[in-house]
Amino acid sequence: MGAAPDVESVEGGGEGKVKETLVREVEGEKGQIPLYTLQALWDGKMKLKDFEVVGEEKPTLPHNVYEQDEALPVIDIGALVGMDKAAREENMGRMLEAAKSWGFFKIRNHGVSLEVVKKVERNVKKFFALPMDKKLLVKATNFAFGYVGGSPVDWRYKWWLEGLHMKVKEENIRNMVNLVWSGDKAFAEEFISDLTSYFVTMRELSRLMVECLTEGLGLEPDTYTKLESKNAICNARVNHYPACPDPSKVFGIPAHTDPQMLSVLYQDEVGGLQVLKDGKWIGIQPDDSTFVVNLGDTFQAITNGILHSAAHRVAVNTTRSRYATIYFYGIDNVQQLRVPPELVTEDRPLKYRPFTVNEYRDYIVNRQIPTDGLKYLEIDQPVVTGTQL
Ligand SMILES: O=C(O)CCC(=O)C(=O)O
Ligand SMILES: [Fe+2]
Repeated sequence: MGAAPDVESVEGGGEGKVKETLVREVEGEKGQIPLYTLQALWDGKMKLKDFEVVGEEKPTLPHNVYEQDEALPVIDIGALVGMDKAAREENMGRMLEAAKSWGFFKIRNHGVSLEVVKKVERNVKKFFALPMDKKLLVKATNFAFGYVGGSPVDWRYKWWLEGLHMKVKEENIRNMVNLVWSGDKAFAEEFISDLTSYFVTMRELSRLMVECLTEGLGLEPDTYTKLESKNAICNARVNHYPACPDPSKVFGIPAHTDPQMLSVLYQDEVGGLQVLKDGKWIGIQPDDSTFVVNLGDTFQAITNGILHSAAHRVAVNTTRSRYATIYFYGIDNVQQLRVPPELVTEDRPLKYRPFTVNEYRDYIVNRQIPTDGLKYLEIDQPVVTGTQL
């Protein structure tokens, strides 16, 4: 979901200061240690039963049942920057259609080699395989940047995952990795450099897709990307979903929408990611040659609901751990964002009020990442022009 509050706990100030801050945060300044679900399970403080989802919201689709009647559109991203005008138009058109109807699509021909993707994944696996005391060196307080061993235990839904939330800034990644691998500087350096360059590429791909989608809506391509700034919450998350004894009652991550503009995801071959399309859950087939892309709530809101931020979730399984690496592309989080007047018409009155990403993110984290977070931004009486904004 990538909705971590913006804390500076793992940034800047040199290793000594960072360590001191982190240790203080892990121990809790007021003696409060945030407890996360999987960590609590491993500590014997929670049981499998506590994770069970009952009633209508139970998992309905096994992790390895994929797109059957309808396949997720696959976009040739290379064509968007290629010289072949017809291919560009065709792929732009299909991407826009997918962004409106599914809120999800896959991209191929993206220029990132499988070798690079798999190397990042291997290193991520090494992180999750570390003893808990090492991972806790970068533990996130309040669902903030750092290691999270699940969802906070007092949330209604108990997530069966552990994750590492990262702010995509080299010094942030550097501080975290150096703390965890203080005894292996060579590995730490390699990990930092692989991860940093991977995320730089993800950011470029994201920007390209956002600009093409914006152009497809008839706006200047940089209408939204020019709102990238140092306050942008471009961040990333790597998730590990351990095998689970009862996947029929437990979710890796329950249904939610992502708050940012756009997410780019690589999932390993295990399967489990499912998207809600026209009221039906559809499993997304893992596929090494593509990334999965989905639009977030910010993009839906600032396109007046033309583009769609789809609910998605992850199913777990009894035998295999699953890993996913996700980059969240965001724009400025302190500026007021508004729907451009060109997207407001008589047929499509203004639906969302001006908002800041920070305000929205705080709201949804406080609501435990719901699927209907965007209702918070809806205006009571849709209006026909954007002039009152
Ligand atoms: O692990 C996945 O495939 C999806 C995770 C996800 O939706 C998220 O972290 O926001
Ligand atoms: Fe998500």
